[in-house]
Amino acid sequence: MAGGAIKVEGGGRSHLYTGHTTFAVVMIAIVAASGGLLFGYDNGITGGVISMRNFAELFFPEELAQHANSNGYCMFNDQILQLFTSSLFLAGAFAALVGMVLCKKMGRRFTMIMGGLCFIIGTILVASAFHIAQLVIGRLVLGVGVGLATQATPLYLSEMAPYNMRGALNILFQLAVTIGIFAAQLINYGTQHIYPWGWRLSLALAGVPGLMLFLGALVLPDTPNSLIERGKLEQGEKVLQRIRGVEDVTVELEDIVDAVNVSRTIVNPWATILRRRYRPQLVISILIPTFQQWVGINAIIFYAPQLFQTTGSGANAALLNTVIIGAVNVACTVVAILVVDRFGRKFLLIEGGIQLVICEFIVGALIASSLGTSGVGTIETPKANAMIAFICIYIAGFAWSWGPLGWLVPSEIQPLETRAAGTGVNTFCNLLMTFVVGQTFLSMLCAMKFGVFFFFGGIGLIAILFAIFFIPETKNVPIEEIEELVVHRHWFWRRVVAGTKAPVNALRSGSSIVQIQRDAAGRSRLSMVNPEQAKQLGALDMTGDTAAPRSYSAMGQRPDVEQLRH
Ligand SMILES: OC[C@H]1O[C@](O)(CO)[C@@H](O)[C@@H]1O
Repeated sequence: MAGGAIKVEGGGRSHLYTGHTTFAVVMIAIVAASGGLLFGYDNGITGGVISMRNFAELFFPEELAQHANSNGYCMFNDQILQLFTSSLFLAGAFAALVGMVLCKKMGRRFTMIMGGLCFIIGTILVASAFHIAQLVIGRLVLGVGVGLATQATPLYLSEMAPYNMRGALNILFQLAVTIGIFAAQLINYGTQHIYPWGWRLSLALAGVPGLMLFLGALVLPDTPNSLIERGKLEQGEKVLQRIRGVEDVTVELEDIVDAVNVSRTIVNPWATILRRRYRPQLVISILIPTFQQWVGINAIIFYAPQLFQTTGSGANAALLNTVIIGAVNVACTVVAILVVDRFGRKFLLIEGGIQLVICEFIVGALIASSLGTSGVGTIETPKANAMIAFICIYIAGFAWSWGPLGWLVPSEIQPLETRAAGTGVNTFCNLLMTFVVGQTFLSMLCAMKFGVFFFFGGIGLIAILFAIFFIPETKNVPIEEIEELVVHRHWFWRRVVAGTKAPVNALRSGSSIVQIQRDAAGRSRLSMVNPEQAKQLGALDMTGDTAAPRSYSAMGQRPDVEQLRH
């Protein structure tokens, strides 16, 4: 999930913000959540569709013939079949990077409209396909929609919602993803018997949230932050008044203007995150999504029907089992929302990780004891039931740990200057790794047999160690103090960043340059410097557009920035 732009998190003044949760905000949340629903729907729909006979007859007749002759492990080993699922994520990874730029330059609303449009076009392409090429092109277009929506909708939500709802919204996005997966699994269960176009209906129904996102974004306003960022102060103020339901929104408006000014000083966020000073943020933003995917979650979410057929279930039972898994996924994501601030991120990542690993080893052993290395035979009913139970426990562990925290932790640990790039790296890695797992799992199952579960379990063990030793606890730490905690107190990261310069940044305000410095508590302070001093201080590249936004002087307040809150 995104969260790429700079946001003022209230920085101590948030209690002064006026207004309440208005009907407009509720409507906005529903529409924006359809971005998450769509992401989930597209994740959850393909496994069931592939398992529908009429779909396979049309697109994979040879694989179907080979399927009947091969051993259980290799029934679905086909690159094109996997490409149907995974191509979406490859396009999505790169579209997320484009989405970052679009969100900033054209606005969150525009990016959501484009995302919705891609969903509609992609849905029409896949649902009307008669050739595999059209199917894959359709999935690529859907992927662009996913990339744009995963960047824009969480950002849109967090900027529109009252400040005290912002943390919860991060996990609500993941909840929307799991609801989308569950809806897809239920729909596949219903459409499997509609011959010969049940699969088309499954794929076409993604058009419903796609249309919701598209039409919703057309009628909704852009966020105040985005409007002000693009110089439309008055419009931004009006939107803020409307969504907060009060006339006087001065304090929040000032904070947004400050945040916009700060975001303009960070002219090269990618170069910033590559500095040694930000190595912890960079490494965590790469490794958390990598582990989130390589514990094998999407091997189950994408291919559960194939997995259950491999172990001897009929197609109908396989889809029913898949629905059960989807329900557990939704329910346990709700658990995460309830406990994340009580138990903390680290505890959940470790506990959830242990649960994942144990279940994967048990599932691997159960399959080994029935199918051995030959892949021939079926799993007896008690063992099959045990396998479903352990897959459900695995899903539960993921859903209250690495699932939602895989988005939350990388976004929480970013200081202001790496927030846009850090969350972009996280989304990119997540979608890229989803692509790799989606493209390889069925081949790995064929090559490694039951061992593939031991392989995922092994990666899970490394993920647990990483959580224990390298992930700092961010529970209840105000956002502006997290960097201090991550960088300066952590036993390992403090050595990595030792000797690096305190982050200095520069802001041009009219003709003067303002230096941004951190105090020991990690808070930012501003003072005036000349360009030469700024250079000596190691100020970031200031060749970009650092002019003060028109809106700033239009405010007629604070001729200079006295203190920066974030
Ligand atoms: O709930 C499972 C889903 O969650 C994700 O990891 C995203 O956070 C997806 O890749 C997966 O399909």
